[in-house]
Amino acid sequence: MNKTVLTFESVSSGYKHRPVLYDITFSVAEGEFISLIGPNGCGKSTLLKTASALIHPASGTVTLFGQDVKKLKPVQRAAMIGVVPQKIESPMAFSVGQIVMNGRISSMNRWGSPGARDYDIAERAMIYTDVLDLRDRYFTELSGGEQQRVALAMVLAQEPGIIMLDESISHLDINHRQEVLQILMNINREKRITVLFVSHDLSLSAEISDRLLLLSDGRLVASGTPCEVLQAEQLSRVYNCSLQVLQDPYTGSLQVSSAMSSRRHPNPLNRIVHVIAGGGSGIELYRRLLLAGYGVTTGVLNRLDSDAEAARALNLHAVLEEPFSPIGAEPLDAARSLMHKADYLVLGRVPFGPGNLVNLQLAEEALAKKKPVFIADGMNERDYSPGKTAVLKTGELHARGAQRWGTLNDLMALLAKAEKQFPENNH
Ligand SMILES: Nc1ncnc2c1ncn2[C@@H]1O[C@H](COP(=O)(O)OP(=O)(O)OP(=O)(O)O)[C@@H](O)[C@H]1O
Repeated sequence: MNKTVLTFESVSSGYKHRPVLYDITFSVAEGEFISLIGPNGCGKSTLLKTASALIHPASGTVTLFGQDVKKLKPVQRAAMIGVVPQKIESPMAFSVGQIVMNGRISSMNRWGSPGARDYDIAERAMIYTDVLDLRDRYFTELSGGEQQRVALAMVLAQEPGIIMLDESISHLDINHRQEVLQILMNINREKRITVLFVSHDLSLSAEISDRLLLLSDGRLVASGTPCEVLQAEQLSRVYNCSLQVLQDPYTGSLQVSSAMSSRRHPNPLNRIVHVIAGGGSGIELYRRLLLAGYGVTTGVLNRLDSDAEAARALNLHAVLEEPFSPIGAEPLDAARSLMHKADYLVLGRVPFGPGNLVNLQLAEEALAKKKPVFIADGMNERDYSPGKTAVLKTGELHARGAQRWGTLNDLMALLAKAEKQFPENNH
């Protein structure tokens, strides 16, 4: 049985003259990844502040590792909780290494000077978050994404028992957000550090969390596994709009979308393009094809890939594979059936490695079915597979009739030409 890390017992909390949370009770076990979800203003950040003892409950008790947070000294709290700040305010003079070493302050000797162990822990935190190369750079000169990784390194150096992160005010773009989330997931899975995460993205929180806590108007209205909490009726009531929850039949993952976005694109050309993408290569490509009037399907994509996010935003029919896993037989089969229904297959500027090489089978099979196949140029620069297998494979595909494309304009022209040449080409 896992230890209990955090407990709220009938907690009501808020600000001067403004009660926000009412009678909240839950507990979090060691190693769990918990996401707090709920509409704007429902009290998610207030709950995080109460959990990290930035504000004290008006009634009820918050317990951290078995101790009432009110009774903990700041230095004890700092050793238990790592709160990832959205922005570190740093004067010009601080280097990344110095900022990360800040995470060690509560553990340093009483003279406040770092010892060999502190240096060692700070260095390991920087390696883990991939900021070691930046250690001598001034923090203020870094990009937003790099600064977020440094903030994580600082918190990791603290060696906390629980990490709390509020993404509500995060200004990171999709790629950087995912980078930070991946590090957070690794920390949780590999180091078994408990995570309490405030999220606005319901599908993503379902993806990465063991349990969800759903708040509405300051009350905890549901808590449980993503499947238990993400019920369309309940969500529609809480968010006060019509929402639907779809479950991917192959991977079991949940996707929440609004009734508005659930309308598929009109596909006025009555032609479907199946796109093999990944690594952000689909973001512009999908939109361009939709704008030109094609229906678009895509896959297999890694679930945490920015293209998966783009496909979700555009409500494309996409086949997704679990994060960090090579593409398996089931998702490949699902993508194959999408390819069979499509009229054309387009391979975007996707980098290939051992994990996604099997996607090239779809192009091979599309050609065998006499479907026009279009492959983005420059495979040599983006082929990271052993023995340059993707280059060899696409060479074979070109020899069998696959066409090359350079710019998106080229691709659109080639598709228009194919339409004229193969007017009968339909399923
Ligand atoms: N420092 C504060 N003083 C007074 N009221 C506050 C303070 N911070 C937040 N509030 C109020 O408390 C309520 C809950 O805010 P909170 O930030 O916890 O919600 P949230 O669910 O995190 O919202 P969002 O999703 O928009 O970030 C809101 O009505 C907000 O205006």
